[in-house]
Amino acid sequence: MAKPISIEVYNPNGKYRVVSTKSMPGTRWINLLIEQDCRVEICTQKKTILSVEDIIALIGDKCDGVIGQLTEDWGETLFAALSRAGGKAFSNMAVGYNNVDVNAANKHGVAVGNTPGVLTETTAELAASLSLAAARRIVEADQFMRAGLYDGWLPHLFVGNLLKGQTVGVIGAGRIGSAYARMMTTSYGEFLKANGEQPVTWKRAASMDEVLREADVISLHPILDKTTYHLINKESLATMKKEAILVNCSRGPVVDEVALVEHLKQNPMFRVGLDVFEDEPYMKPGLADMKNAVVVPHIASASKWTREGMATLAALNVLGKIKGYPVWGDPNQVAPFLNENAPPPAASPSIVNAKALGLPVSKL
Ligand SMILES: O=C(O)C(=O)CO
Repeated sequence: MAKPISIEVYNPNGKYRVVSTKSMPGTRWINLLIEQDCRVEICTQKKTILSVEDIIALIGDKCDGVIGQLTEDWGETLFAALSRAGGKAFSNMAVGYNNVDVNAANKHGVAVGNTPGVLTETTAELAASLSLAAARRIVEADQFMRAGLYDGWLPHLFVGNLLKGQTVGVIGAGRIGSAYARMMTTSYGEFLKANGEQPVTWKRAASMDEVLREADVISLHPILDKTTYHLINKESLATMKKEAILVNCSRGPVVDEVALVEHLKQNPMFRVGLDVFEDEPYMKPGLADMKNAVVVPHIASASKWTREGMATLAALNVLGKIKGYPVWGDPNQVAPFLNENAPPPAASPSIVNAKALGLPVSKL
């Protein structure tokens, strides 16, 4: 028997019971649910990652929909529990949904939402920040400064990589990967052009091997599935340039982290910027000691606007299914849902299994 879980309740007399497994940024998402007759329950348990048992306890006997997080294991057990409680809607507060077994959701007739279109630039900005931080050894230099070790300018002090004229590779050039490529090339390209220098050019590589061999900076943006698990491994690392920079803002298991630690040890001029980890929240042994690694705790989407927007989209995904609204036609064009000065469209912004469940699509 799972322990009772602490919750905060809004609009206790609402007709539909919607549970959020975490407190989420902003209040608009709560207000939108309340306005549509939902009772909103937010889990306030002081535990970062909720277990399946915790979430079963939250779902209880009657639950119309759940907003969950990428740290949770949404598989057969949870979708069966939600379905038993009468629920037909779940949304991840994330664009990635590798934590969700969509087949299990289909089996129980539960719609699965995600939050694309609102975190593209925010995530690309972090990938660009990690690229620059790794190239110019910002974190190492910051630690050196704070430790009181700086006793004067030296020709060799924290010499890093110049990115001008270098080749940037993107593996997984979808929404976020393309935004990263634009950020890393467009404004710098304009600046170089204005100075009469060689502009930045781009091309689609013929193979991943070509990217690995030729790029000086590689940023990873694929989804995580069977085909991308350990896409970067001992062999692919060995193919990369010895002084290359690797950035990962996608999912940790895309990189074989044990092989990466070994590669960092053997190649001190090779650098990485990591937002995600194979066994999140943990790092593989040795990674924390590597000076040629910049590591941050999965914060790529962590800008206020984006996180509030993600919460809104996740809530509207669940609300739309509860109210029987259609699914929005283009999940990349979610701006109408994010305009705080107008009511959102009567639709679920993004349901990944809409087709499998035969849900109608909005004509708006
Ligand atoms: O949305 C996602 O998939 C995330 O990883 C959160 O930043």
